[in-house]
Amino acid sequence: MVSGRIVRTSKGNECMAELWYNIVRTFSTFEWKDALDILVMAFLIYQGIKLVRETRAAQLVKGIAMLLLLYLLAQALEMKAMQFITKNILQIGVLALVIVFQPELRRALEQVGRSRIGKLQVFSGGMSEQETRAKWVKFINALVEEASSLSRQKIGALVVIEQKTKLGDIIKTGTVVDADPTPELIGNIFFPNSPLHDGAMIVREGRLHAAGCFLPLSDNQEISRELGTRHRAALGMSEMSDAIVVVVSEETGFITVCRNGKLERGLSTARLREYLEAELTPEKAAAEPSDKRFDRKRGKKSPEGEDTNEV
Ligand SMILES: Nc1ncnc2c1ncn2[C@@H]1O[C@H](COP(=O)(O)OP(=O)(O)OP(=O)(O)O)[C@@H](O)[C@H]1O
Repeated sequence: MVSGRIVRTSKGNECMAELWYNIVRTFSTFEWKDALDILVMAFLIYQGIKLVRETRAAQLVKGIAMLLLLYLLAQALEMKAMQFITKNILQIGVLALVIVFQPELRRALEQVGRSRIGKLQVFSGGMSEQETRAKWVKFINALVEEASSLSRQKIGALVVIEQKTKLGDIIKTGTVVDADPTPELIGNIFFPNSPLHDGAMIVREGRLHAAGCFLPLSDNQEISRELGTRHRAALGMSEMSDAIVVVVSEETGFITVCRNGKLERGLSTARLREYLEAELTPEKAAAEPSDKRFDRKRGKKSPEGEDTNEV
């Protein structure tokens, strides 16, 4: 009895010694690269969890975690059939995950592309900053003038302003016009029964690049029921990319702006101008007094005293 206890105690001491030995050995060979490795992994896991939590993938991840638990349990209890089934489901599951969550993965990769790396000149074309700004100023003037006219006449319009996410797939669904922006041309395109009035206009680098394009519809259940497919398409486009989408309602004449899956309704033309200048020519907007600029996040009153409604 006594000798048995002694054997167990000495075994326990051996284990502790081995554990200490391993800890000391690990830390004695620990380099800055290992710290970097841990930091990068922690960041990636954190981003992964954040991404999953904000999407419909959350439920699926819970399902996979349960399967994994079942697999580990089957392994511990040496249940051969259960091990075989759970292992195979998990292997196929990874492939299924990539297919089912292709839009989410694509969006995540696009977000990476929109970061600082994506801003490199190699990827963003060769135009000088001044040229770019001049093009955008011309476009803003044309769009604001025509949006005001379309709004008064209650003629529907849907304008997608391409940003860093390239919209080649969407452009393919319409007709390339690649024209200088003028109020007359914008009005002509959206004039009822004109050949290109149905669908969206795509603006690329300040030019009217394409018209009659088909946009993906949003499946957001929370947006107001009074909004039809034009607004749903605008919202869908802003969920799928970083584009700014401007809508003029045929029914009410209201001007709406969509960005990042958010919709702001009832913009005055002055506010539309401020919005576009702040987004497309930020240097110009920054030079203006701050009280004149439109605080989009808090929906401050415009100089005319109108409110915006965020949906
Ligand atoms: N997926 C889409 N892509 C591009 N344009 C679309 C799409 N769906 C609808 N549209 C445009 O919206 C028009 C129909 O608008 P509808 O009246 O259903 O929407 P709405 O949001 O109520 O807009 P409005 O307030 O202008 O009436 C179509 O004629 C077409 O031009």
